[in-house]
Amino acid sequence: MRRYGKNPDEDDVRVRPNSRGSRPRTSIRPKHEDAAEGMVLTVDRGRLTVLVEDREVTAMKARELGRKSAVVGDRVAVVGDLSGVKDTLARIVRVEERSSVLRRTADDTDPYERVVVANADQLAIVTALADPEPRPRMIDRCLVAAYDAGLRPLLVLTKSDLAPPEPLLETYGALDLAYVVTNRDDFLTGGVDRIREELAGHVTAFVGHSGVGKTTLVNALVERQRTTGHVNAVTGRGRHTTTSALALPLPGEAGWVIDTPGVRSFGLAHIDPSRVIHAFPDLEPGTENCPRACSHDEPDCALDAWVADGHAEPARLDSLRRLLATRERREGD
Ligand SMILES: Nc1nc2c(ncn2[C@@H]2O[C@H](COP(=O)(O)OP(=O)(O)OP(=O)(O)O)[C@@H](O)[C@H]2O)c(=O)[nH]1
Ligand SMILES: [Zn+2]
Repeated sequence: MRRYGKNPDEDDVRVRPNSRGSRPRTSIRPKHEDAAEGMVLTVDRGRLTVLVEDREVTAMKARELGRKSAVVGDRVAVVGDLSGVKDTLARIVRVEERSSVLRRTADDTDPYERVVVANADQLAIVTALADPEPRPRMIDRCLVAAYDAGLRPLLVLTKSDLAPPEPLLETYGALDLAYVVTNRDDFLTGGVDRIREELAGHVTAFVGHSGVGKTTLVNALVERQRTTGHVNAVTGRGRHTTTSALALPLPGEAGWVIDTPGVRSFGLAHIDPSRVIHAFPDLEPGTENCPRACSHDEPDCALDAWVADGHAEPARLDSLRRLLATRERREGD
C-alpha cells in the first residue's frame, strides 16, 4: 500500500509505545504485546466501536495516547475486555501508521480541519445530476483532496432518471475518471452491480451533499441498513451523530464503505501541489524546469511551454489548473 506520511497534522504524530530508546519502559507501563488488532468503525465522542475479529467492541482511548486521536478506518491495538458484551469497555493503546488521511474542512461550528477518515484508498464523490443541481466546484475540491491523499477518485452520478450525465462527464473528460451512473430503477431492481465492481477490494469513503441520494445508495450496497443521515435533535446527539463517519462492510468481505454524513467538503489548507501533480503522470515530467516550490499556477511555471511543445494535451493542463485553483476557499465551499 502506498504511504503518504508527511502530512503536517497533529493527528499524524506517530505513537510508538513499544519503541526502545526514546523513552525507558517502566515496569508499570504494560507492554501491550497481547493487544488485539482492530479497525475503528465509529467514533461517538470518547466512545469508539472497534471491530476485533468478528466482534464489535466498545473502547476508549488509553490515556497514554495523549492528543493522538483515533478516527474511523484506523487500525488500532486494543486491550482489556474484548468480549463485545454490552457495557464492557476496552482500551485503545496504539494507533497504527495511516496509509491515508482525509480531513474535513473547518466550518462554522468547528474552526479546525480534522481528520475524519483514515486508511481509505478510494473516494466516491456522489453527485446528483439534478435535484440538487451538480456543483462542479465541490467536485473539484473533492478531487484535489483525493489526489493529495493518494486516493482513487470515483464519480458517482445519481438520479440519471432526472437528467443526462453527458454534460458533466464532458467537463471531467480530460481527467479520465472512473465513474458510475445510477438512477431510481437501479434501487428498485437491486441493480447496483456496476458500482459494486468499482468498490470491490477497496476501502471507499463516500462524500456528497445532502439530498444527492448517498444514503439511498449506501443502504442498497450494505447489508445492515444505515438509519439515514437525518438522525437529529430527538436524542440531543443529533449534530454530533450526523458529522461522524461510519464504516460499513460490503457483503462477502468485498471491501468497506465509509459514509461521511455531514462532511460537506474537505480541508485543502495542507495540500501539496506536487502530490496533486502526481495524479497527472503525463504532466509530471514537464515540471522539471519549474522554479522551486512552483505552485504550477503561476507565470514562470514550465508546464505552459511543455504543453505548447506538444508533450501533453492542453485540456489536461487546464483541468490541473482548475483543480489547483480550488485550494482557495470561497464562500459556499
Ligand atoms: N429521482 C431520483 N431520486 C432519488 C434517487 N436516489 C435517491 N433519490 C431521492 O433523493 C432524496 C434524497 O435521498 P437520500 O438518500 O436521503 O440523500 P442523501 O444524500 O443521503 O441526503 P442526506 O440524507 O440529507 O444526507 C430522497 O427523496 C430519495 O428518494 C434517484 O436515483 N432518482
Ligand atoms: Zn510549475
